[in-house]
Amino acid sequence: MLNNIRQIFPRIIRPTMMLTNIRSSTSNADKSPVSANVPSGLWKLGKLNHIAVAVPDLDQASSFFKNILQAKSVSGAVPQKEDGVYTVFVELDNMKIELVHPLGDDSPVANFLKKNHSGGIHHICIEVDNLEAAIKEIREQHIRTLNDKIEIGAHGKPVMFLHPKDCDGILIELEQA
Ligand SMILES: C[C@@H](C(=O)O)C(=O)SCCNC(=O)CCNC(=O)[C@H](O)C(C)(C)COP(=O)(O)OP(=O)(O)OC[C@H]1O[C@@H](n2cnc3c(N)ncnc32)[C@H](O)[C@@H]1OP(=O)(O)O
Repeated sequence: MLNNIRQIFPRIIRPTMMLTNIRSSTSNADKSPVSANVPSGLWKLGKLNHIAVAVPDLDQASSFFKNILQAKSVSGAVPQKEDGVYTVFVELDNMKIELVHPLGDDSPVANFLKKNHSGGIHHICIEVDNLEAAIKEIREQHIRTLNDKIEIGAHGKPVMFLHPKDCDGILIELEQA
């Protein structure tokens, strides 16, 4: 008789314990730093605008996207003096790939290529609907921005870079949509 009760008991209590676990994990999730840091509604993250790839040879990289991957549109190289880079835009249906190559010795991309000789993904650019509000709130979360003031990026729009060491190893450019 007692053995029968022991065998039945776990089947009775397990669903209750599971419910308790779900409830407690839900309430823990509500208090997690992730949900606590959800933006308060003054700004919203938008589309991925471009992925920038640092390349040691712009002609070779342009030719790869044009002739091998057959991208519909590959621009010519444009010097972006203030950013210290040449850019080539590869247009895809939903976004751009931006090939970047150092312009000048103190280019931030030159430093990157010294460490990554074959090149590699340099940054991603995401649009926001209110860049000023985004930066204010992001700084309050102790994420470092890489300029004191908002600057104008390669598309003629206001941009701000966030430090890769504060963003899971990704250099993030936020661009006003
Ligand atoms: C046209 C325009 C546009 O799209 O609008 C552009 O493309 S402008 C594209 C060029 N402009 C920019 O990149 C502007 C923002 N970038 C910067 O301010 C700089 O490049 C930093 C990201 C702060 C890196 O500075 P710097 O090269 O002097 O320092 P560093 O080499 O000691 O790097 C410090 C640490 O960050 C890491 N690190 C450096 N660059 C990185 C990157 N692109 N992605 C991920 N991590 C990166 C390094 O490996 C190192 O980690 P360890 O300490 O673990 O080794």
